[in-house]
Amino acid sequence: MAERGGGHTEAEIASQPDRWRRAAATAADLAPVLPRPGERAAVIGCGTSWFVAQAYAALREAAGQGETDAFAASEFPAGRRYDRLLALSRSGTTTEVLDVLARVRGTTPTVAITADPATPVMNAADEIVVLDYADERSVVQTRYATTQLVLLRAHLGEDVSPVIADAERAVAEPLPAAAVAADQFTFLGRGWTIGLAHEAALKMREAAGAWTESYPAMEYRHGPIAVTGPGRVAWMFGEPPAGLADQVAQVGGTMVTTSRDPLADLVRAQRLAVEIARARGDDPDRPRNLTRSVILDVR
Ligand SMILES: O=P(O)(O)OC[C@H]1O[C@](O)(CO)[C@@H](O)[C@@H]1O
Repeated sequence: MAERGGGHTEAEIASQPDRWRRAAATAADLAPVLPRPGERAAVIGCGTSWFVAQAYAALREAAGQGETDAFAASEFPAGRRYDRLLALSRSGTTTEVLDVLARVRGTTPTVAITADPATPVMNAADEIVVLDYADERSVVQTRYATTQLVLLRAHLGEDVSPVIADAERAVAEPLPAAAVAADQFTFLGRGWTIGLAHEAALKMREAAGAWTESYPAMEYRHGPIAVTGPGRVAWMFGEPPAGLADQVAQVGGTMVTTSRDPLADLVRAQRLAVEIARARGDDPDRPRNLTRSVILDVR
């Protein structure tokens, strides 16, 4: 029988609880290099790494650890001053991230988290955290991105053991049948889970070429609900705002929710991306028009 594509992506998704455990065990050692309580911090990244930055920024502020702004690296504002800049880049080669690090060198202390210690980011940031044990063969990021976020959550003082227990279930349980059959997906979040919603939507686009959208949940009623209807899904990371599930039902759509930790729920969305890609005859290990990182010659 021919082997189905997506084997690397699938295995990396399934390995997340194990990598999250490793990350949680090292978080305390990294306290001296990651943003410290009270500092005003900026976090930059591109694509998936930008969405992880958004989630971490919202969590850090909510934890009372200091004002934290997340930027797509290309949009980092020239005039702002921060106590520390955290750069996220699995590959360590993304042009816009390296450009920002070069620009702030000597004026802002920087730290980068990366998967690959043999890349330019190693010399571009003042401090480095290497998560090589979470690196991936897949072009699309799954376990690297989530492991990084578990590390950051643990660094903020959160007990992540329930999150890992939820992920153990999320890698094994059946996917929501309505989502597997759907032809459009709108991912929603609030606070730190907005970054997860954007990441889920990106994953479905990258791996499966699917039509996805993503919004802060309270914005969904301000227009985006217009695309929801029969055969379409609104997927909420975390507790949905009051009345939203009823409104989705009224337009004929299906609302997907869970009481589990929203990061564990992202694991389900990653699995859905693999499932949908295969159903469409695509190989999630070989996504269309996507490379491991974007290295620009012209800018
Ligand atoms: O984290 P890195 O290596 O800087 O790369 C970000 C890249 O990752 C991706 O999510 C694809 O792997 C792209 O969105 C983006 O180009």
